Amino acid sequence: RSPLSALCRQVYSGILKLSHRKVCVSSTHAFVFSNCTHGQAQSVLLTFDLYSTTHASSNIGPQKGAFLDEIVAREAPLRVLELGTHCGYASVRILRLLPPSGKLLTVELDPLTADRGEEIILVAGFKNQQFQVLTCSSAEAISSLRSHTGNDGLDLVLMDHDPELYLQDLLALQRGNLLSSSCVVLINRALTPGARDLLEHVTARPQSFSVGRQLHGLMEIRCHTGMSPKPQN
Ligand SMILES: C[S@@+](CC[C@H](N)C(=O)[O-])C[C@H]1O[C@@H](n2cnc3c(N)ncnc32)[C@H](O)[C@@H]1O
Repeated sequence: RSPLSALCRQVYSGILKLSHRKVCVSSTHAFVFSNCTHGQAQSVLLTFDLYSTTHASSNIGPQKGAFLDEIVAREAPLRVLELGTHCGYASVRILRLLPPSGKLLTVELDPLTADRGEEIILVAGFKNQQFQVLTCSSAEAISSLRSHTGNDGLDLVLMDHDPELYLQDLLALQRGNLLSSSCVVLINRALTPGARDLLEHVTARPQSFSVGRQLHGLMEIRCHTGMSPKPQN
């Protein structure tokens, strides 16, 4: 493809994005639902990515998605919490890389969005034993989390809801003793002013947290304050 045609495509896609500025859950859902191959997680993700070339989108997208994939593959987490399901893009990315006994709990405040997100996760081929969508605020979900996880701590948390709530939700997870030893917390939009409290909190406590890599505002933080490891048989 010539540089001129690549430039034209970029300008065209920019104009389309501007004309569809508002993120629309229903239209994202309808596009993915009718254009992907049902039962194939990879096709669902590619269809989301295709949609976001011409429309505004709230999901983490393919670049940060690949960073998330790397962390999920490396950690092989058994219990994952996502705060902010939206249409299910990151949920599908996570679920396709979980170990067979892994489970994702994903939390969405808005009931319509939660329904749409859940439908997309099912369309991608995942079963209700592998995930649960909790339709409530992050604070409510954290306060009832023990009833979903039992004694298992969370191995990975993706915070992608409201940066202003990241610190209070992290503290609530710690108070509830809900994090496994060496849990990884990924925060999206880490460089926005809303996330500043959380960053100040973790960087001031190097004995409790290690700040890892960051890509386009998706930042990895390892918490050393979780439950002690289970005894090995
Ligand atoms: C940026 S989108 C999440 C994108 C999703 N993680 C992905 O990459 O596919 C943020 C979502 O968080 C939800 N949200 C905002 N505040 C919330 C809260 N306090 N508790 C739970 N969900 C919340 C919004 O309704 C929205 O759907």
